[in-house]
Amino acid sequence: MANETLLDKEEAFHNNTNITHDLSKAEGDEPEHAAAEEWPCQWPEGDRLSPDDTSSESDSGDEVELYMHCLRAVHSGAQVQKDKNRDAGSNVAKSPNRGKLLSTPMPSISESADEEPPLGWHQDSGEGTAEIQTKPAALPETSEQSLVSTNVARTEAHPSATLNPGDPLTCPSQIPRCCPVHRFAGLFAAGFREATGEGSIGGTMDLRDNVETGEAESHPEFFYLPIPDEAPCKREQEKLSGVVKNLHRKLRRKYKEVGDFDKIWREHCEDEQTLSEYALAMKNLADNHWTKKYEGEGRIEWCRSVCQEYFLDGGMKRMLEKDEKSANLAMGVTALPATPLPYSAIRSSLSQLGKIRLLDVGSCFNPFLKFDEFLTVGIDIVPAVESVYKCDFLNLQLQQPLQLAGDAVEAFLRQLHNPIDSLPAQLFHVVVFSLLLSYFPSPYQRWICCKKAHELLELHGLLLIITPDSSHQNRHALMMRSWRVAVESLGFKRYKYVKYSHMHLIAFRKVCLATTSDLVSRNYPEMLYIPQDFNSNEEEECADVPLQVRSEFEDDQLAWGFTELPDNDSDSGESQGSSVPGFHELEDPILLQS
Ligand SMILES: C[S@@+](CC[C@H](N)C(=O)[O-])C[C@H]1O[C@@H](n2cnc3c(N)ncnc32)[C@H](O)[C@@H]1O
Repeated sequence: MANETLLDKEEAFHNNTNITHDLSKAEGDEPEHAAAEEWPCQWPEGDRLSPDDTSSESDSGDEVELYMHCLRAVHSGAQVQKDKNRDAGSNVAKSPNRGKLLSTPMPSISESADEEPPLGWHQDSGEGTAEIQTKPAALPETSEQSLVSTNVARTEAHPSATLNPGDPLTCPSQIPRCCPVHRFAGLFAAGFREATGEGSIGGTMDLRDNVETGEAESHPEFFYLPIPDEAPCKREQEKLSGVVKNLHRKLRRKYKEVGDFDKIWREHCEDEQTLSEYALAMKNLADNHWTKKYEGEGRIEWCRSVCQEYFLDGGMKRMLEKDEKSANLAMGVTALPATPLPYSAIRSSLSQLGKIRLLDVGSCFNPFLKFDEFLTVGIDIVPAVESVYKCDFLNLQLQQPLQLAGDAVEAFLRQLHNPIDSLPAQLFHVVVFSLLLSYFPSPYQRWICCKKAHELLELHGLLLIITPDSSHQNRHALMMRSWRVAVESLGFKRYKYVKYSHMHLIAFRKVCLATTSDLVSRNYPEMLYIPQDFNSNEEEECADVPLQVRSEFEDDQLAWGFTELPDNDSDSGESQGSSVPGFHELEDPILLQS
């Protein structure tokens, strides 16, 4: 297929579309502040299952305040020794043997370094047991080698080149509860101790001993401080999220300044140091911060369940029957045709399916690899693990479809070579964009990705898009509508949509074999936009500064001020999407068409 550069295409796109930023106004009297990067640094926090969560910019100020208060108390009223022991106190307070304090000098962390981490380390036990990791080098057994850590070691490109040496890219080994054992602990633990003052604790005590002794009386200088022990971990998480967000911001800023996306992208892909840090941070977030506390809202699990339902539990069959019915109704035919449904034509190919062929774009750490039902091809510009292929999806070349039986296609996929520059069209049953599209600084690149996904999918295949957004589900209803219109215009139909507290998850099925890329001719520039597209550089700079945001109540008031548009054409009937449009939508011919 023709190999136009992105620049050529983008120019055509912009010439045709004459991008305006009016949509920033269309968000319904948004407060005058930058749309903060919708990056879920707070995802795993507590119970956030409510779709009505408006907490994108709340950052647990009370907790931080409490923590700072405690720190001030320590430094003003206590000796350094007390300071060193404050976590001991807080851990004791959580242990079954509350109230007991240590009586013996503590061995250093390094002294106990060859002990195994306690069983059940990964469990967040809430209260009761506060388990202490004593062996930072103890890593979870996974089949994956971390490419990033390998790269860092090989090139000695310590992330401190751009992160401060004390930056806690990983949990400090002493910080329990929310931090499971992790592979990069050794690399940064020292820096973290330096930054947080934890090092001295580690050097003088073994916190596990706290619960064994009962000599508080002999150490009258010890006292308890109610320091939330997740605070350091939270700080670390924010730090990691910061690495991710900063890269996105940098790309957006450059795009606004330079305009030439091809050039920016080339330079971006050559900046291996920054990209490795990003991949490391993403993997660390996923391994150590999101996985355990994120139950019920797992994006990967959602993708898996949608695929199972669609391919294995009759979802596709139902959709095709529904299509058939609608087509008949449209033609004025009331009875079902005697001819076999289209589904039966593809049933055989499904039963021979073997595995569901899944392309995970921007895979980073290959989260789908562990599921047996998938033959996963993970691709990324900077793989964080060895099993992910290096590939720039934006510049991936598409070839003619393979004319092979299912098992031969599987064989083909099993022997792909690194890096991947091209792939045959119609190769996959599923394409996943999990947190990918918001990486790009303009709707155009997002649209290119969706178009490529359409070409790479078999007919009736699924495109799964997950995009971060921590706000109330109605807040960006217009935005999601624009995404739907854009993606459907390529030859998809929405299959499922759900808003989790920190992201939108949408499944589209490919309903036309040909890719009908008429976005440009429709002269519709704002499709696939995200709120940050409209930030000025100055706004980007202060996007993390908490500013007054519209309350949920105000959101609702605003939403109800608008007339509802019906949103009843969802295939599955399971859409939880908003039917409350912003006023812009009421004026928008294309959105109205949809
Ligand atoms: C936010 S991470 C998402 C990682 C993972 N999918 C998840 O859900 O946690 C976005 C990933 O997309 C990758 N990426 C960005 N642009 C890409 C491109 N053009 N081709 C392939 N991967 C890309 C980045 O390197 C990064 O690993």
